[in-house]
This record gives sequence, structure tokens and C-alpha cells, in this order.
Amino acid sequence: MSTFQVTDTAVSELEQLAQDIASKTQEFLAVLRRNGCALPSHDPDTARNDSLPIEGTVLQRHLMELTTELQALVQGPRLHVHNQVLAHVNLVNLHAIYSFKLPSRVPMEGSISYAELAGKIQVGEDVVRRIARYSITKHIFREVDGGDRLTHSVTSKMLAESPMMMEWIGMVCEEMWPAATQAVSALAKWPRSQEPQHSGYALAHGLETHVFDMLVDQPERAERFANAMVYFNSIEDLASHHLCDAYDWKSVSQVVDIGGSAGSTAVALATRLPRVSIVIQDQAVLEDQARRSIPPALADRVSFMAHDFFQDQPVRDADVYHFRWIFHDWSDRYCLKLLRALVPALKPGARVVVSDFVVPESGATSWYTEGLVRGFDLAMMELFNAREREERDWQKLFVEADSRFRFAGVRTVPGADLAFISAIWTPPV
Ligand SMILES: C[S@@+](CC[C@H](N)C(=O)[O-])C[C@H]1O[C@@H](n2cnc3c(N)ncnc32)[C@H](O)[C@@H]1O
Repeated sequence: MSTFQVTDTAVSELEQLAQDIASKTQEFLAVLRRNGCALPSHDPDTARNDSLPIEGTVLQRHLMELTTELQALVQGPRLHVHNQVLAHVNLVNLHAIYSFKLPSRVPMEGSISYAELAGKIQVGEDVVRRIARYSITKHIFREVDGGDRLTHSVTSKMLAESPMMMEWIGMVCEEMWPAATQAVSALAKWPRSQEPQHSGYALAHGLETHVFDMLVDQPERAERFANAMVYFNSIEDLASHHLCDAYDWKSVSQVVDIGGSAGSTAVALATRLPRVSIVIQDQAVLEDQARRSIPPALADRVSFMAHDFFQDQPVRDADVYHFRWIFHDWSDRYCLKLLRALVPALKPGARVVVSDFVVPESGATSWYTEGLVRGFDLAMMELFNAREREERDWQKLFVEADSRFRFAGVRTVPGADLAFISAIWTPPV
């Protein structure tokens, strides 16, 4: 006889989750109704609620946490692992969707036959049907006319209307996925290396350098990387404008956005902070794209400068030197170089701000939320031998780079997934 039995009256973990899900679902629906948002549906004519009010975002996150825990318990250990392994075919499917541009080939209104779609993409009708039918199980596309024609769901319609999201999907499928398959081999081959050329990405793509050095000679791939960043920056939880709410900007007039890509962050900051001038620094290959993205109304305050961020910082005496999603691309050894390259330019009181994830301590938040950040951590490992960092790692980095950096801690802003880590340049008087 089992020595462990749940009594009839005890509420099991599963029942508790189900009750919490039911009540949070009601709260979520109430927020949507109160704010005039559409109720969730796969119907292509449903409004997408891409940015919810903050209380809606919090409830959405909470429901994701609860429902993933419920699924894990309902599945039991075998199915829980089994389904994670099978999930790899989602990328086969998304790669086909990207590569054959399926969403934009299906009319926004009406439908297309499988035969016509197959003719357009030069693939057998049977193959198109199999790909589409797997997509349909994930609520991407729908079938009409007895299964002969394809039409949009709300998700496939979103893909058809979101070229930057398609660029991100393409970048993941063609740049990151091959790297993922080589990540463990790279670890076995170069254990403990901090070099980007010893990563899964380098193995998969035959590189002897960092991805970003390779992109200098490959403008099309560089543009796709930059477009993937534009997509990320368009997500409200990741939007760069949250930085404006993290600090008091009254006394700031000059900002340098180091590794600022095509300028999304600079434009977002300059739009909200009318007294601030911003220099975007990045590789010369991004110059044209950056110049195109600066609205004429901001051209007198936002400029682009080609600069290698491992070389001494040429813009001296700025108030803020900002890095967004740069440090997580590099191992500690290189992050120390990034910080030390600033030193000749820093005036007393200058602030170095890093917009990046801060990894929660293990078990400090929900597994769902922690898993999102730890997923980025493994992705940075596979790509660059780099990492996401906990608060204590950030502090150590600044202290080790130069004892004149005074670590000023981590700030968070409601609704922002990235944290704002900063240090003040404080030389002895
Ligand atoms: C992950 S992206 C982040 C872009 C931007 N900060 C954002 O948040 O959208 C990394 C950026 O670092 C730039 N980069 C890489 N190596 C560089 C170098 N040595 N000097 C300057 N920029 C570099 C890349 O071109 C790319 O734009």
C-alpha cells in the first residue's frame, strides 16, 4: 500500500491551479472589457490587442505562469518531456512559412487553393498541404471549402502584416537554429572558452570570428539582424522608451547609444526627451539604415557615428553612455574591454547605463518567467559564448573593470522586461 495518500478533503495542487486559472481568467476578461479590447479569438477579423494596458499584461503573464504549471502537472513527466522534444518541428514549420512567404501569398480577404499556392512557390501540392495543415494545428491559417483552400487565421494575418516579425523568424531559423544544433558540440570541444569563435554559431556557420565581424561583409544578413532588433523593439514589454522612466533626465543633455543599431532606441529617447542630443554608434555597415530611420524632425539632435566599441570612446564628457542588449552578446572578458574603452572619455558623474535582462535567482520568481530569461541565457551561449547576468554579476563586472565605477544598482520600470543597470564614474578627488 502507498505510504502517501491525499485525503479526500485536501485540495490538490492541480485543483488549486485550476481554481486560480478560473478566477484570473475572469479578471483578465474584465480588464479587456473595461478597456474596450477585443476578446481573444482565432478569427482573422479579431483585433489583436498587441499592446494591453499594464494590468492586462500582468494578468496575461500570471495566466501563462499558471497554465504552463497546469499543463506540466496534467501531462506527467513522460508526456512533459515528450512534448518538449517534439516541439522542434515548430521551427521546421516556421522556416517553411518564412522561406516560402506563405502568409503574404494567402489573400487578406478570401482564400487560395493548395494547387495555386503550390504553383506559386514551386513545391508539390502535397508538401504545401502538409506544411499548412501542421500550421493549422498551431492556429496559423485555416482551411475552407472542404479542405481545398487556405485562408487566414488572426495569427497568419498578423504574420502577413508584420514584415519585421518575419525577418526575426528568418533570423532565428537560418542563423540561430543551426547554431543551437552545434551548441553542445562547441561546449565539448572548447570547455570554459570565453571566445565567440568557439560557439555553436561559429561551428555551424564555419566562422573564425564574432558574428558581428562577419556581418560587416554581408549587408543582407546584417540588415536582417537589424530588422529582427526593430521587431524586438516594437514589442511594448521590450520597448526602449521605458528607459526614460528609469531615471531623472532633467540634467542630461548628451547621450551616446553604443551599439545602437539602426537607431530605434535613439529615436525613442529623442522623441520623449526634447532637450537631449544622442549619438548612435555602431558598425559602418548600418550607417545608411540608421540615417533612413532618423525622422527629419530629430535630425538636429540624433546622429550616427561609425565606431568600434572596443576602441577608446571618441565622444568625451557625455552625461550618459548607454548600451542596450550589447553586454549579453559578450563574455565577461569582452565586457570588461567594453567598459574600459569608455574610461578616457568619462567626466566625473557620468553615468553608464546598461539596458539588459537581470536573471532572477533560481526559484525567486515563477518557473515560466525565470525560464524566459534563462532561455535567452542559453541562446547567448549558443550564439556567442556569452551570457545573461544576475545582479551580483553586473556589480562584479563594473568593480573589476575599474574601481572608479561606483555601482548604482538595478532599476526596473513597471511593464518593462529589461532592467536598467548603472554605474557612476567617481574618480577620487
Ligand atoms: C543585439 S544588437 C543590439 C542593438 C541595439 N542596441 C538594440 O537594442 O536594438 C548588437 C549591436 O551591436 C553592434 N556591434 C557589434 N559589434 C560591434 C562593435 N565592435 N562596435 C560597434 N557596434 C558593434 C551590432 O552591429 C548590433 O547593432
